Amino acid sequence: MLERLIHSLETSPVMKRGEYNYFINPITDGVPLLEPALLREIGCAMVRVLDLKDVDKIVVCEAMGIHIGVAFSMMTDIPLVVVRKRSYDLPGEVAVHQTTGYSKGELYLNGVGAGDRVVIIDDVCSTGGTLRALISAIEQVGAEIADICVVISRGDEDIGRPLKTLVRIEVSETQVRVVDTCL
Ligand SMILES: O=P(O)(O)OC[C@H]1O[C@H](OP(=O)(O)OP(=O)(O)O)[C@H](O)[C@@H]1O
Ligand code: HPA
Repeated sequence: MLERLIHSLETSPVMKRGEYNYFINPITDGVPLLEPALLREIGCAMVRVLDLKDVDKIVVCEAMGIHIGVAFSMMTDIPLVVVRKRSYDLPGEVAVHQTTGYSKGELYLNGVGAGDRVVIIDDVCSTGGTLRALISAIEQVGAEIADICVVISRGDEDIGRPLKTLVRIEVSETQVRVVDTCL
């Protein structure tokens, strides 16, 4: 399992974004091309790894959590909430600050409320800034987080909660190395 993901990572180009070594991969960028079989492989792995007991919503972040969330939602029949990078000014919307290794911005959560039990999924965790922001927003509305899973982890993130990861990688200036897998 995860052979397609591992191959895609080991052949990912790396570019500089400031000082940050940014790998370019179909799952994290949609570039150059996202194969359905790769998306299916990831969806199946997440179904095996995540605790879905009594979960009523999947939470992902715009943009590169969306395709993973859609695949996962269609496989599990659990509804999907997309945390957006622009405000809708709806009643109950929660805004949180997001800082990543190369950017800063605001995230806006709608559609999750007190009593909901959710899982968070995302493409990659690097500094953990995005996951920390998502956790904060979900806690502010009084929902419960059942589990968190990312496809790829790089770095020594601390998000203050257990984090499940399909594949752990190291990124140098020129290449990606897969150092661990969960399955
Ligand atoms: O652990 P972190 O340092 O927070 O990095 C991980 C986040 O960075 C990327 O999102 P980004 O905000 O760049 O937007 P994108 O999904 O639109 O590419 C990625 O999709 C993760 O959500
Ligand atoms: O190196 C990266 N590549 C793609 N997406 C990312 N999100 C955080 N870091 C990265």
